[in-house]
Amino acid sequence: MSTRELALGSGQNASKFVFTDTDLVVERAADKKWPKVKTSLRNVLWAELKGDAFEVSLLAKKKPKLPLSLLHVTGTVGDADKESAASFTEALMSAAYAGLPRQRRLKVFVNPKSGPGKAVAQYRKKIEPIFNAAKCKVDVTFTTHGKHAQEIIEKLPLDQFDAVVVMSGDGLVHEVFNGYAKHAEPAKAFRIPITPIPTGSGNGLALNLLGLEEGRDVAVAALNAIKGRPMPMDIFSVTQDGKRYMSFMSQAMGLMADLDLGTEHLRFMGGTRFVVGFMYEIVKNKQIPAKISMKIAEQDKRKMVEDLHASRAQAQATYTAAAASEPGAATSTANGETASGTSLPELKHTGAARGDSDGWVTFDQPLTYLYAGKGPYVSADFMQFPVSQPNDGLIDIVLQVRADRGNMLKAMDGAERGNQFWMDTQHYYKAHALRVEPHYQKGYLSIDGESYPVLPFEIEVHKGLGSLLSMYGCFQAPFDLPPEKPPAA
Ligand SMILES: Nc1ncnc2c1ncn2[C@@H]1O[C@H](COP(=O)(O)OP(=O)(O)OP(=O)(O)O)[C@@H](O)[C@H]1O
Repeated sequence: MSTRELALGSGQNASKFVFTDTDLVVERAADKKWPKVKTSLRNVLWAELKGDAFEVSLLAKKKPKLPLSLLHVTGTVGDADKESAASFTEALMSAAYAGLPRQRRLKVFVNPKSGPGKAVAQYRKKIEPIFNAAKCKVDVTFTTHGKHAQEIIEKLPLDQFDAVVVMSGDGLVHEVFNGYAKHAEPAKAFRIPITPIPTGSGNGLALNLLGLEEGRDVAVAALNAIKGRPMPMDIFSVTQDGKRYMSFMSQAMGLMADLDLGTEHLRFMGGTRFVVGFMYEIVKNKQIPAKISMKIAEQDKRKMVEDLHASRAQAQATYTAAAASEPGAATSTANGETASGTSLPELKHTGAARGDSDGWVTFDQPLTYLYAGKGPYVSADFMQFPVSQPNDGLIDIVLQVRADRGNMLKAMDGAERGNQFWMDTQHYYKAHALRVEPHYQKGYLSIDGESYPVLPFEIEVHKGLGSLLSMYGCFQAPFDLPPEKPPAA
């Protein structure tokens, strides 16, 4: 491991900066409150020499459980130290941005109405200073109405931005992907990575990208906008009533849709509303009659877990290699689908291509719920798709048939770790495409948390069509084979 050190000043004016391959340590005699700061190199936003001052902007945690805070530390550079300080600055910046471009150009959307309504204040107080410290070029829009972000994205000058930052819940991300689909150059638009800063109530995407521990820390999400690498992600085409939409996360009917969209009035509770809603729906124990057809790729649960581990190992290796390569080098060798210059990828299994009957299986038992999607966490309390992979070209489908109330409640114990996956009453498939014919009208169909009419719809997966920013190359949701005895249901 290599170490570089810069010692400046003396006495009360003394400061010492040391960095290794992984961390930066700053010692400042004069700062009685935080005299020694240790942080990961990833958290270094900028370092520069300004006249006789050496300045570093970084994110660090004063205590392990606290969120990241932004810190600017300065050392005084005497004439004798100028040369060593200049070379230290350059080396620190190269290590902090290994394989990454600097000063990203970000299109930022902030939804003032998302979640508990604190997004604007949080943006001004926490996020803007972090983007400024990293010298990003930011173009911010505070959305004033539904579909505002989509309208802007549809006409976005694509060459002017490196990423789109969405400070809201998952609904606004849905808008941005649908804006890409309507852009005059969808192929180019979909290549611009999206990255969330979580201020909604569910924030599934941020949890999936950053993990349960850091997925609610807006400073970590801002760091991901600065330091994440593009990670291809599958996108779904949803066809309903002759119209085609894009979905990046989930489609839900029955209990799970009712508890997402039927608990809007409990928004003030934050994520807890999903738990309260779940309890309420369990007591009702309603069934939804529907015919589900799937073009299945995998239905062996153990095999899904093994495939997940193999793909994560591969992603980690790719990301480690990317850190040693040129800024902006590709982080995936996956052969994704792309939209051609002016149109979306064609549908191969649904819509007009519906004649394809190869590998389709029909399921028509009454369901407590259907939940299909991508990304393990749908909220912090619930890992619905523990074996989901960002770019396997497949949609994970959960068909929950009636289980007794006791077992459904038991399933919620450990739902944040995905325990319900092993229940026999929870049928779990990976598929290329999905067709749903609901035989009822009253209720909800939730697509990425947004309400759609309860009418027949079809889903088809486009492998790697979209792109997200990630600091890891895979979803952050630990999941393993079951303990000796899986919970019965
Ligand atoms: N200024 C605004 N006023 C009203 N609605 C808005 C405004 N800006 C955006 N919206 C709409 O708010 C909706 C909700 O956004 P989003 O899902 O991102 O947040 P949320 O509902 O608070 O979070 P979650 O989905 O995690 O519960 C989106 O459909 C978006 O179109």
